[in-house]
Amino acid sequence: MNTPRKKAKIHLVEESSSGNHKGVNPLQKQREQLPIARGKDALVREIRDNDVIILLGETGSGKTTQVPQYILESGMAGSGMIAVTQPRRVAATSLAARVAAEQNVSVGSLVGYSVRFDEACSADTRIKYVSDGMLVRELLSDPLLSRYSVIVVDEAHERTLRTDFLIANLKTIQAKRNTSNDIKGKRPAPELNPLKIVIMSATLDAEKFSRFYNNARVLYVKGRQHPVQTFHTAASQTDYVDAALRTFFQIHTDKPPGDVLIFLPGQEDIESLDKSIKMYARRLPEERMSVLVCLMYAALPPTQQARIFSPTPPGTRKCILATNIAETSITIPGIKYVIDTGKCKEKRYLSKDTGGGFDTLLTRDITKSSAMQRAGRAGREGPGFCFRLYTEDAFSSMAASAEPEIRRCSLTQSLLQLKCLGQDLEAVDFMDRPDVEAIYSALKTLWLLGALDNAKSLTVLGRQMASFPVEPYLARIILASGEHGCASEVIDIVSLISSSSKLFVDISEQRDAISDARRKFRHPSGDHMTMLNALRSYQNVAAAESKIGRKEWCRQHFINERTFVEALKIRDQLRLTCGRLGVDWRSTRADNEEPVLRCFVAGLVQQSAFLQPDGSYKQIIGQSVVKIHPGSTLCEKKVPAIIYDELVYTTQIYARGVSSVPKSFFTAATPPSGS
Ligand SMILES: Nc1ncnc2c1ncn2[C@@H]1O[C@H](COP(=O)(O)OP(=O)(O)OP(=O)(O)O)[C@@H](O)[C@H]1O
Repeated sequence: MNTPRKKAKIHLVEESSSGNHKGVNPLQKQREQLPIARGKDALVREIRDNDVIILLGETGSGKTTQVPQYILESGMAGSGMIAVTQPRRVAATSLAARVAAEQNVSVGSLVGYSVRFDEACSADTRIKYVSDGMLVRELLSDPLLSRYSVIVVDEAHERTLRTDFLIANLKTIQAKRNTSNDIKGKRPAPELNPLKIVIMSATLDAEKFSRFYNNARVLYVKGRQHPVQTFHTAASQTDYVDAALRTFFQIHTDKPPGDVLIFLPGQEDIESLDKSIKMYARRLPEERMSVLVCLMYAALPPTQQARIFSPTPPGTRKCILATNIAETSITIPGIKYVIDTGKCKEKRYLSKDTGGGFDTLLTRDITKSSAMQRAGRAGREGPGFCFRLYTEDAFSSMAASAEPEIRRCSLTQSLLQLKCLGQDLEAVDFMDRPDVEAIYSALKTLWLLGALDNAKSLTVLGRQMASFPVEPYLARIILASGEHGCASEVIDIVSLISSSSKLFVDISEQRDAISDARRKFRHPSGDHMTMLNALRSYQNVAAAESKIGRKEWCRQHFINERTFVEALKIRDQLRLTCGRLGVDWRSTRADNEEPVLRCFVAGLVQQSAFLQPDGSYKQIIGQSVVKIHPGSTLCEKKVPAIIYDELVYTTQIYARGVSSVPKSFFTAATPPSGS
């Protein structure tokens, strides 16, 4: 694999000959064989001597697992913690497990992790793998991140909104912490100990990052442990799912044992390929290895995702079907072959000019950087192979890297967080500046939610909204429930909406059967109260019956049990935040949906539409004409006004998670200015 060597200042780290095997942990030997281990001493010296280091190293060279351990072992972190940020939670949790094993400790002691709704840390934790979003949340309570001596921003090339947010804030924090230290000229107070920043990736525009951090030092770690042989198709493939199917069975029949990882753009393609592989695998002769298919996409709950890491049973070839969630950072044991369809889904804010005003997920070609990361998932335990289902020419004409999220996603949550830090989006020194229209749209949303007043200043309500680990509009709904005395019901529904998978299974060919099965908890007002009724019924079944009974009940009602399980965990977190803010989460209006729907209107004021004379629904704020999704309980109904959780764009714009509300509710939902 060729890692781009740009004109940036590249200093090869020197080889060291250390060969001490520590203890009896067999992983120590593996650590010492990684390419990065050869430059360990030089690397440690560079990090010690510089405030900021940009570190480029090929996939699998050992950056993510080793650099934090080198820093810890060198003692340069002092008594502070080392944070290692990851754009994805699965990477943070699996890396913590690996590094804890390398250190011979259990996860949550010396090595821990922190991701949304899940944490394994203690007073002993010194290396913390953390999702970028969680570190942003920590900023709100500790604006100088004083608990950390070193912050390693990993996979910085992904340029997620949160990573960019951190990169900008770290620059200011470092200036404050390190300068005030110089001025004092004495040992800094613990909360002002100097901060070191390490930015890492295999595929990074090092020059750009270096410039942003005042010409920071760039280091390059040479080599990867095992080679990956890459193949391209001779001609372009129109049906990438079919091409992936054929390639998988070619590997399965012709190639030696080894698991296969297939990259696809999204859940639908994954489910379709899952069915096809299973169908063809059943027809294979008995003497051939059996096939075990595992799925991996963001909407799967974390426990399901973790299954990809379990050992493959003997005589079996594991085939993992994944979105780009498995593209960076992670090592999946056993993977020898990667099949790359060359496609991904990209979140993009559809501007109001194009009839949007919301985020959409569109399928598109990947970038060179993604292609290299995908290939890098093979060859981690031995030589690997990558089969690209696109031509070499197609690879050459791919963009080098994706457009940063800050240029293409909604900025509402980030703007609220910045306001809490006393900063303005317009004034922050970002690597790439956000669009003026996106800033305006975020300001407007926050004003409508009552988080900002007419002078664009943060309100008390806005600060409270930022305390919740959910999107601002959901936080607004919860806070409204305090006033309406129905927090118990509202928190239950918000927890279900915040789960990573949808509660109601929607199979278009079985919609009549589904509708019959759910009749008993369908609520006339729509999907929000129907979800609540389903949760109540489930809890009754759970209280009365065994686990098998619960599972069967969910199957009969076309319900994802894992959504309930995850929602109940989320509920605990939301109740905790309510408790801290003095919102009585026990308050209940069990027999009356009106207050509950009023709360939803307070948060969904921009996600609402009125019925038009021609039978369509037009957004109250915004220009789009929306249709109620066929999976909604209100699909067949015409009601004067609707609120909805989200818009999905397929052949047309559909509203999902819909409830009917009286029009009069909207006049009462205007934002409180200056509160
Ligand atoms: N969970 C694991 N199981 C087995 N081996 C592992 C595991 N995690 C890491 N390794 C080994 O450590 C090597 C280095 O992994 P590491 O994640 O540190 O590399 P990296 O340079 O950060 O790669 P990337 O840029 O792809 O994130 C892997 O190639 C693999 O050999």
